[in-house]
Amino acid sequence: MTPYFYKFPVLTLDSVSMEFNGEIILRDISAQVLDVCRPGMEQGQVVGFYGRSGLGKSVLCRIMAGLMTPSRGTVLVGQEQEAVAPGAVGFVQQQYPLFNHRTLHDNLLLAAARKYADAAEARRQTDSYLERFQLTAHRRKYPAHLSGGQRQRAAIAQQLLCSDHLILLDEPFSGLDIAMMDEVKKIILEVTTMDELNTVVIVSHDIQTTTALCDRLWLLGYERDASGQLLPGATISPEHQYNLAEMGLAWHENVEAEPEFVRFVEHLKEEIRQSA
Ligand SMILES: Nc1ncnc2c1ncn2[C@@H]1O[C@H](COP(=O)(O)OP(=O)(O)OP(=O)(O)O)[C@@H](O)[C@H]1O
Repeated sequence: MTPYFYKFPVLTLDSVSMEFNGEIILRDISAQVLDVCRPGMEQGQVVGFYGRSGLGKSVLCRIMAGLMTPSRGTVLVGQEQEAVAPGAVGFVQQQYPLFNHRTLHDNLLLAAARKYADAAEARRQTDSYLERFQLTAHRRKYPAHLSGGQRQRAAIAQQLLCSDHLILLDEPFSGLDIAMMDEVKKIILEVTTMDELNTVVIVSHDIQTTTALCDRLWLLGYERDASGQLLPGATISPEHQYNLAEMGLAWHENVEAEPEFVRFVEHLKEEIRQSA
């Protein structure tokens, strides 16, 4: 196992709760993502939040992206640990927000121009990301003419071009076939190798794929009170925070086929069944 140590927090959820009209959706969620340092390697990390369908994952994503204010609690981002503001986190939503009347190239250039004041640099970065994500051949196409995988790659490139290091993916694997899934996994891993500070946060209900890619994993679920009654609002119990890097299960070639990984995913599924 590659040795590693943690340096500073890059994302902190501090007692985040969310209610809509008195209905508690999220309850007292705390989690902290630390920048991980592997000596001799320029590598960021992937962390995951798992939650069953309808449990509040998209709401949590919008809160982490600064697009929704929680009823209680705070989200802090970056090395400075500032309160999150819209645009501080690259957010790839389930409905990728590409502009349909602009070509793929122009969509990416628009994103780059938000981060790079120098127009020539914005163009250079756009071309570099098109190349890196194997989209150069499709640069003149409009979003409607791209395949699902190409749109996914474009949406990730777009968010990387305009944001700093932290990128949040809401259900990145839903509706993808096996080949496309492999492609998206490859891109996620590639993003983490671009810069040591790059952190990809996956929020998903695909437990197997999320676990295979992550260094850290948090399970969202419901807790019971002393009498066995389910408490309202999804939360993260202390026993549902996993350091996969420490367990030797951080992503490596064929991790999904290893008996320890298979046993661990079975354990997670059992935990999930019990917290619903
Ligand atoms: N603006 C809102 N007003 C009221 N209720 C809302 C609002 N947004 C979300 N909800 C409710 O919060 C709950 C969680 O919704 P959310 O979309 O976050 O679930 P999810 O876990 O992302 O589901 P899925 O995996 O099926 O996409 C749902 O019951 C939803 O109706």
